[in-house]
Amino acid sequence: MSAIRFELLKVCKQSGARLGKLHTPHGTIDTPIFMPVGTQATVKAMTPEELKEIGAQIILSNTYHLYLRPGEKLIEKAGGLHNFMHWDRAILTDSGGFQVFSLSDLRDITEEGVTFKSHIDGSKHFISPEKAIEIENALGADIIMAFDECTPYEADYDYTKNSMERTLRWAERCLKAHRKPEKQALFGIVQGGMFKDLRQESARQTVKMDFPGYAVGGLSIGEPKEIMYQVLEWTVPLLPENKPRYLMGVGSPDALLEGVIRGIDMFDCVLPTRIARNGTVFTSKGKLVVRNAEYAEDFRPLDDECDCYACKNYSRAYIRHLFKAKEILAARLATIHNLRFLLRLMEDIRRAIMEDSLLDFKEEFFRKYGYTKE
Ligand SMILES: COC(=O)c1ccc(CCNc2nc3cc4nc(N)[nH]c(=O)c4cc3[nH]2)cc1
Ligand SMILES: [Zn+2]
Repeated sequence: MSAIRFELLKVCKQSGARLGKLHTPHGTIDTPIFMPVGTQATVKAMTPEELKEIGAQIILSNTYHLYLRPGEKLIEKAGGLHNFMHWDRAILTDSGGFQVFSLSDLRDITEEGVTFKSHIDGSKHFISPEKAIEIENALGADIIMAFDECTPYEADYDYTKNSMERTLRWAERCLKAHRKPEKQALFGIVQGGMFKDLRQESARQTVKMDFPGYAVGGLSIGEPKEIMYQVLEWTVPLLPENKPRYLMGVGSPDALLEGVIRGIDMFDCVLPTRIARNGTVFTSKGKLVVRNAEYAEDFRPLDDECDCYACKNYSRAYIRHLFKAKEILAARLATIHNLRFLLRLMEDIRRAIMEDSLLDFKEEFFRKYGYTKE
């Protein structure tokens, strides 16, 4: 009995896109879905009520960060991550594999696990696959990720092969260490770098371990988008049709559409929330840097097609003023808007799949957004 149940409702006739429902202990998720990132048990600048208001059904949090601060034991004492952060919908935690490599001064990686220095205070730590699962079990997320090595983009074939094979051995160890499979669904992560044979070997071996869902890792790490799409075309067809597929770290409008077309059901990325805090927002006609002078007297909403709180009540001129004045409300309004933009895009994508018109939707979206010239 798994913690989640994936209902495949429809496969698009025009592409490999799928419409689904992912049932979790904290509610049902309509797929394809975008997951806002709440690394330190908060989606920066958003309250849980505001996240519900814009339609968020699941958010992501990070094992690496919460282990370092405030510690998984404290969160366990609070009754788990849902109670601690006052979020009663679904949560997915990443295992720390990626964050250790991208954030800390990595000291060593061995068969046993990784030794690293905290990016917060330089203290020395060791995380093994077993330790990562123990932390994720304590946090209590509905979906937890296996502990893996996100192989660097520039790694050569031999390094990538060894890294991928170690990630497979770590996946077995995660399965053995997982204490609550009936409450928390453990997803396997496919690696293999940019090499077709390694990607397909990783997919086949990971699927043999029979996880309730599968992530495609080792992407969105600096490779050209065309290579990311190629890796998806090699890998996704080897994943079981009746299980969710999760592309880690992807969240730009074009990549979401291209990923859905290639059979991906779940996405996450810090992009929309991070660029919002720097004053860049998505609009149906492309990105807009609202702090630019050209918007000083522009009294239109950020995006006249958007239904979010920021677009219903404020102008570009006002939000630009807030950024120039370094007001906290600037980050809040831009974040509400960017997350609502992506969640609305996923709603439109789900509707297009339902109507077998996803490729037409993509062409129209890309034309308006400016991805394709007139
Ligand atoms: C303004 O935009 C930004 O700051 C920004 C930052 C990072 C990303 C990319 C994030 N990419 C990414 N996240 C990832 C997380 C992962 N986790 C695990 N366990 N294994 C992986 O193999 C893995 C790969 C990833 N690739 C995209 C955008
Ligand atoms: Zn808006």
